[in-house]
Amino acid sequence: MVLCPVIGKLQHKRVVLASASPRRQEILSNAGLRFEVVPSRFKEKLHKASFATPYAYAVETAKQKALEVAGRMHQKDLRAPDVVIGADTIVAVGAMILEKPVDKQDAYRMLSRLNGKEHSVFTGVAIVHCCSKDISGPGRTLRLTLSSWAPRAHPTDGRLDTEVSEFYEETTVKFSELSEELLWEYINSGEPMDKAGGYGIQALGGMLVEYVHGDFLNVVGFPLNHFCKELARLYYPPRPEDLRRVRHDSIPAVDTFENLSDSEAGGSDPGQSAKGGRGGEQADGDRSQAPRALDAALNGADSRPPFPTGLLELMDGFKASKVLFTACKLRLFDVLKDQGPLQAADVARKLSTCAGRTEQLLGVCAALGLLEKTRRGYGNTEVATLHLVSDGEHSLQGLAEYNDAHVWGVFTRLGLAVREGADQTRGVLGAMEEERLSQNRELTLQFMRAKHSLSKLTAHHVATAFDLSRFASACDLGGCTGILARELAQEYPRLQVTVFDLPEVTELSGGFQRGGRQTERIRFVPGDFFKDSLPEADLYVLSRILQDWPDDKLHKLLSRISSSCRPGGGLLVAEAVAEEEGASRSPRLRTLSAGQPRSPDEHRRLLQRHGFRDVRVARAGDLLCVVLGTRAAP
Ligand SMILES: Cc1cn([C@H]2C[C@H](O)[C@@H](COP(=O)(O)OP(=O)(O)OP(=O)(O)O)O2)c(=O)[nH]c1=O
Repeated sequence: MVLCPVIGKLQHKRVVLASASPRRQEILSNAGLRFEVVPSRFKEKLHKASFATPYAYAVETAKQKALEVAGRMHQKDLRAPDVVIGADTIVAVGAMILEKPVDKQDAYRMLSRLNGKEHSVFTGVAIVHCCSKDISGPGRTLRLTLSSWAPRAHPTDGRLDTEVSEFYEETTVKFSELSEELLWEYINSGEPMDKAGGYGIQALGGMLVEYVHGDFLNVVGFPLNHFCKELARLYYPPRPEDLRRVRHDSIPAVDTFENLSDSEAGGSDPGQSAKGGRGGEQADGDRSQAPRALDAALNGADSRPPFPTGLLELMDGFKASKVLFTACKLRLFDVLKDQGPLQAADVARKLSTCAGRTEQLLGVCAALGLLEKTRRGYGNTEVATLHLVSDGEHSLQGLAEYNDAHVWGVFTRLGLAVREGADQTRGVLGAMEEERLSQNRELTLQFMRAKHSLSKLTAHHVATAFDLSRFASACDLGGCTGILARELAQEYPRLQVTVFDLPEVTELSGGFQRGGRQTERIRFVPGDFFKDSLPEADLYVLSRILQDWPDDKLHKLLSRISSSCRPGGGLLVAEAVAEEEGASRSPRLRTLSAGQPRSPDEHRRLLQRHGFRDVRVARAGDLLCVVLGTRAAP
C-alpha cells in the first residue's frame, strides 16, 4: 500500500496537523499516520476575488494555516515540528465559494444554492517541511523551563526555513431536488454549522446527495489518496526540477508565548504570504515542489548528521510528563469532561489558576494531543476522555498522581542511586515500608490507585494468557485492590480467589470494589507474604511483584510459595517485559526498583530453580510477560 512505506519515512519525524477538524484527524489517524494536532490560528480572510480559481484560494488558505502553526511552534519551542500539514475545504458552485456558514440563515442560503445542482468541493493541502536555522543551531525542542514561562524580552532571532509542497483535489457532488421543509430540518439538526457549504456528506448530509464523482474523503475534508501520492513523490526520490526552495523570513511574527492568547494572537497577515506564485495556478492542480534539503538528505549530498529528533524528544520528555501530571493534579480533564469545551480564561476561572499560564498549559496539552482546540475552546481528546478523567473506567489518573507525588522524587535521586548503589526506590517505597503504609493512609491510597489503574490495563491479558480452569482456588500475593482477582473470577466461574496483601492495604481495598456476582468468590486476607503463612491455594499469582525485590528477598518469597504449593499446583508470574537477558525494561515501567529486569528465559529458570516444572511463557499485551509453572512432586 503506497502509504505504508511513506509512513516509514515520516515515522521518526515530528508531524503536526494544523487543523481543528475532527474529520481530518480521523482520516489521518485511521491511515496510521502519527501526528500531533495544533489547530491553526490563521484567520481565513484571504480576499477571494484576488484568486483566479476557487482551488487557488483553498491552497493558499491551507498553506497559511500550516505556516502559522510552523511559525508559532518555531517561535515558542512548543515542539519543533519537522512537517506541518494544513488543509482547507471549500464548496464552489459557479464562481461562488462557500465556506462554513456563519448562522442558520447563511446555511439556508448555501444549501438553497446547492439544491438540485452539481457543485465542486475543493480541498487545498499544504505540506510544510521545516528546518530551523536559529542562532542556537539546528533543531528546537520543547523548552518549557521556568524562564520560558516568563515574558520574553524578544522572540528568538531564529529563522525558520520552510519548503512547501501544495496541491488540491476536486470532487463533484450533486444534490437532489430538496424541499424547503427538508432543508430547514437539516439546518436545525445543527450539522451544517462547522462544515463548508453547510453540509456533511459523511453524516445526515449524505441524504441530500444524489451522486459523487471523485474522492469521497476529499469532500469530508482530506484527500488521503492524493496526499499519499504526494508523499510518495516527495520521498521516492524527489526530482531536482521539482524542487523549489522558499525561505519564509516573512513568517508573521507572533507575540511571545507568554503573551499569546486567543484575543491577542491575530492571524498572519496574508500580505506576508510566501514569496513565489499563488497556490493552484497550474491546470492539473498538482504543483509539487519537494524540499531540496530533503533531496540532499536522501541522496547523501548533505554532510550534516540527521536531525536527532528522538534524542531531543528524550531530553525533553520529562517536561511533557510534568505538564501531564500538572494537568491531572489540577483535575483539568475532569473540568473539561463536565463543562467543556472551555476557553482558556474560563478554565483559569474554574481552576482558580493564573490565566496566562493556564493558556500555556492548555496549549502544550493540545500540542501533546491531550486536548483539542476548536472555536468553542479546549476539550478533551479521546485519549484524555478514556484515561485522564478521574472516574473513567480506564482512568490512569491514579498512576499520574503517584508518579508525580513519588516516582518523580525517586528519579531526581537517580545520580545518588547510581553513585552509591542505594536503592532510591527504598527511599520512597522503603519509606513506605519503614513507616508502614498504615501511618500514611494518603500515601497508601495513592499507591493503590496507581497500581489499580496500571493493573486494569493488563489484568485481562494476565488472566487469559493461559487456561487456568484446572485450578479451583487461587491466591493473588500482593493483589492490592483485587483488580486481577476480579478478572480471574470473571474468567473462571469455578475459581475461588484470595487477595493476600498487607493489612493497611486490604483495609482500604473496599473502596475499589465494584459489584458483580464474581465478588462473592473473592476474599481479602491481610498478611505479609515474607512473614505470615500463605493462604492455601491451587494456584499462586505474583503480578508485578518480583520486579520490586532484590534477589535475596525474591528467592525467599519463591521458596515460601514453593513450600506452600502442593504437587500439581501452579505459580503464575506476570512481570514487565525485558526482551533479552539483563536488558533494561521499558522505562515506562521501571521505577528504579531493587529488582532486576528479567527476560522470559530468566523467569523460566527462576521457577525451575524453585521446583516448578513445565514452565511456559506468554505475552500479556506489550507490557508484561506471563510465566506459568507447575509444582513438581518433591
Ligand atoms: C463539504 C464537507 C465539509 N466538511 C468539513 C471539513 C472541514 O472540517 C470543514 C471545512 O472547513 P475548513 O476551514 O476546511 O476546516 P475546519 O475549519 O474544520 O478546520 P481547520 O480550519 O482547523 O483545518 O467542513 C465535512 O465534514 N463534510 C462535508 O461534506
